[in-house]
Amino acid sequence: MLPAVSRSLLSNGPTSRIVLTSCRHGIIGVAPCNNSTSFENGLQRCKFHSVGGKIISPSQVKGIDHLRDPRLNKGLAFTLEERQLLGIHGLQPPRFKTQEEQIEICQESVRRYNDDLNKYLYLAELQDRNEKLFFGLLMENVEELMPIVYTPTVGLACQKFGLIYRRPRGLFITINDRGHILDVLKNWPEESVRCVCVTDGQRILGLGDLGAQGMGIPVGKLALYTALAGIPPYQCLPVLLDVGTNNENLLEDPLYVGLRHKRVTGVDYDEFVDEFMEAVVRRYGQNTLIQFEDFASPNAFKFLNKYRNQYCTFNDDIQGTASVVLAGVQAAQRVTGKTLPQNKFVFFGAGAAALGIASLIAQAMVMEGLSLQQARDQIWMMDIDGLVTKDRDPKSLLGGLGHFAKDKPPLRTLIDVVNEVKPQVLIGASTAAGTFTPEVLNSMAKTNERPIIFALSNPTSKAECTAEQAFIHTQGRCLFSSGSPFPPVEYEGKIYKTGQGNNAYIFPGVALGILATGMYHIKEEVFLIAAKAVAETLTPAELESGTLYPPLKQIQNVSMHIAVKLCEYAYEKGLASVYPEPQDKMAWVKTKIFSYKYEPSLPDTYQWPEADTVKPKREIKPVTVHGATKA
Ligand SMILES: O=C([O-])CC(=O)C(=O)O
Ligand SMILES: [Mg+2]
Repeated sequence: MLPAVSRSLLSNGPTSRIVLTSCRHGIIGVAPCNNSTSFENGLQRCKFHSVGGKIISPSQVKGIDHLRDPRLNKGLAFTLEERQLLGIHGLQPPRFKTQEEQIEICQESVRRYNDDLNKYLYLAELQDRNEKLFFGLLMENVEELMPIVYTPTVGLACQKFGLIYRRPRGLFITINDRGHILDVLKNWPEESVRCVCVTDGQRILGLGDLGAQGMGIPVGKLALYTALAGIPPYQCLPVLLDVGTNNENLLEDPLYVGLRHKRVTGVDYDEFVDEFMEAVVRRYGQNTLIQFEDFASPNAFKFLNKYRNQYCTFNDDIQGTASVVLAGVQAAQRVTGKTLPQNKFVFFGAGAAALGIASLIAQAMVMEGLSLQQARDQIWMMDIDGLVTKDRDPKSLLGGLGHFAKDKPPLRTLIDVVNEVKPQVLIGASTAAGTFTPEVLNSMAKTNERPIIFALSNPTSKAECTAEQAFIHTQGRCLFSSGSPFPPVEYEGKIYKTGQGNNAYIFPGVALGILATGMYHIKEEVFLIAAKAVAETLTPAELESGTLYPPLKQIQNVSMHIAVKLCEYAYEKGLASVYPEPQDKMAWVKTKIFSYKYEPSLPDTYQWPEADTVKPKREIKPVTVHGATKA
């Protein structure tokens, strides 16, 4: 029979701890715990008893914590030996379940909810309870669950954030923390953060200013870092910079959880973000990756230009979205047979995403032989005031929009522009739902055998048209893709699958490649390489089914492929800081990957005592605990 071993941890005052180890043969060890780490605030914490990073010694954690801590918890997958040795025997029902069985139960549980927000809450609760099970479930069911933890449901979760907020999953740094942001960062319990995703909540998807409620976005993005690229969760830190909100409804909403004043802007705001960037590298190192997400366009461009050569940073909405659209366009070229410069592009919407896409496409055209001006001439931009033309006030043309301005009379409506330009590619990044009207789609179909349509605005409710509308009004001939997922469309007896032109195809793989090489800065080429990597993973059969992107169940392979391509690039260009150069890049990237599979909770070296070799009960000195004496 197995010895019923239990461990208990007794506190002997605020700064020292005693580990008392006992089994049915008596107490076999008492030791003061000296593994303390000094913290600047004067507190001391034992590093074995806090769970963080790669857990060095889970067997030293107090029994019940193996169930309470989401890093350690395996639920009913703890073996009998583990339950007994860890001191959790009896705390759970006696059945054992494998992780595979648990994943099946979770699938069934999540499917019981009809409401997507309830599914979101179930998954958030699972992540808080059992991290490996959460990621196992997500990684094995990307197609079904990505729309829950990410776009579009995450948008709803942000809107309802004040109602559904349960537990912290990221850092809130407010404008009031100016001067001591580093101290706030030090409160984050992880020492080995490698990636930060930060938002100030001003442009959450296409939903506008959600202030502090935007936290759902970096949380969702970083869940995909792990689920789609295997970046360990403890290396990821979501951050919300709270400088207030201009959303009147939120300012009056009693459930709002952020600072209740208008956004701080100008020098104060800029210095606040500067201090944040500086604090991140001081806390976590110079090549910590900082992903900017869902900032309002002017700030998105400003910070990208300001920080790109100073920090390891990129803007996902500008660069990630650009890369995924370029990938889709390159895939479409395989169908239309046209080279990139043979396409004319009309953009509906001229914010950060649209401008990022236009600039990257222009760059890709230059690589195919056009001059920069010739490339820009192929691209027509529209904003709320109509076609962007040269007679506009240059000060109103932010972020390089002026480069695409045309020497034409102003055209107000999209249908007029489409009729005039006769583009091969129509790209919506406007957050104006339904603006790709039947008339616009018909016009695209009239001048193109295979019109290419991107309805990129998120979430689904903001898409410029649905997949169904796109197929119906182009008689099933379009190559369609959207930022939020749409179900397959049946048109005249044929089923068309539509791809999700979402930056989720790009940012996880880019992040993995950056971590694997230790690049200090992220050049624009990274996004050209990532686009090519995505486009080339699409098989002819997938392309035939109507989609421009590999299926979501392949997305983890896509991320690996991007990371390997970035490794090749970084070493060839001398941008990597991790040496020696790994010869087998794929094998190297794989060493960075988090496994959601449970690991044994006991050290490999544990030896069961033979009955006749069990040590006799030792005499021990009494220990004082909270004034009482215990032996
Ligand atoms: O989050 C997404 O699904 C894509 C994105 O970056 C955005 O819409 O801002
Ligand atoms: Mg975004």
